[in-house]
Amino acid sequence: MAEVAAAQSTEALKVTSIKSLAESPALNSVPSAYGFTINPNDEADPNDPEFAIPIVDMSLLTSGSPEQRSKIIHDLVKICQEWGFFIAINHGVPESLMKAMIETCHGFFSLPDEEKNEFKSGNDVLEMFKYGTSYNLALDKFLLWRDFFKVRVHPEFYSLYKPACFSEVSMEFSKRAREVALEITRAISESLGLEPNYIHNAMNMDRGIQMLAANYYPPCPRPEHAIGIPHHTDHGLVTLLIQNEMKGLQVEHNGKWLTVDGPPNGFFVNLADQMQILTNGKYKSVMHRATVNNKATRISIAIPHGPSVDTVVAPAPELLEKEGQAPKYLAMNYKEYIQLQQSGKNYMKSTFDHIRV
Ligand SMILES: O=C(O)CCC(=O)C(=O)O
Ligand SMILES: [Fe+2]
Repeated sequence: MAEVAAAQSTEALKVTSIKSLAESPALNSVPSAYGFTINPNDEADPNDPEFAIPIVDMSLLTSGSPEQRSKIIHDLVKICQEWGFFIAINHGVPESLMKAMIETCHGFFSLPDEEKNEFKSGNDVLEMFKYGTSYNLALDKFLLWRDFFKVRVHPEFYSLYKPACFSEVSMEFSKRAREVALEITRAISESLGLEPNYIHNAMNMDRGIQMLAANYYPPCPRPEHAIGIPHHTDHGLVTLLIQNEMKGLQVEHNGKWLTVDGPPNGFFVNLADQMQILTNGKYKSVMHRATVNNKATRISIAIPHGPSVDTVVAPAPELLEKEGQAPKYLAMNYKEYIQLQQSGKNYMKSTFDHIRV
């Protein structure tokens, strides 16, 4: 019933973009198709030390003393086991480049709907680029308060052709963000007692998939009755994320939702499903979601990094041997895993359930 109601009101709304809906003068409530209720009792107290978000100083990994590097690698074990999330600071990507990337994405979302629609494409996640609203209008049971676009920037670099500066800014930003992500995968390999290039080689990251995925969340009149992106885990290895001055990302920690806040210009870093599989569940793919607010537009840019499409991912034999464990997950080709996750059946559910031994 709820589904039918949602479908009808979606039809009545003729959603082209959440941006134009949010800007329509008549909007004073949230259309029922967007119905989602946030439970304030599930939210974490950010002042409770239990919810102090781990910070990783990347400069100590790249140019610290050997002792400083090993201390960070040691800290990473606990961070990846207990949180699957941290904020990377002093990562070397210039603040001006991060700001320019956000501005350029803002420029794209500010184009008229007809121009943005030129970038609509099929539903294959490995499409060169894709623009849309919600998640997948054909499958959604309720709608999401966001517009988005995704561009594949590695192994081959693709770009939007509007706005004019997009290609130049996104190429430089993607390259610099990739360096940070690869440094993180080296440190994570070492934290597992493996050689630094272990993950890079085992996951064929030379041809690894990297996306640039921007989200646009306009102000919402009743933010507790809508959601930007509901709870999910990312399918790759590790995702970096930046945002404009508005908060909204929440990560699940100890059964509560914690709104991420931290030093400006840090990268928010979350571990994703292939990392959990590779480490046989030792490291955690963190559940997260994006909430909306009633004050100002939030823009976030996620940069997910994964294996190459044809990599078969399974728990690392070296780790199983070291820890004396049996594999907890079945081996699966990365592309098939993505297709399974995006098929709609698994939306907001854990794709792990399908591959747990
Ligand atoms: O906007 C955010 O903070 C979250 C975005 C996200 O989780 C995603 O794009 O997968
Ligand atoms: Fe995500």
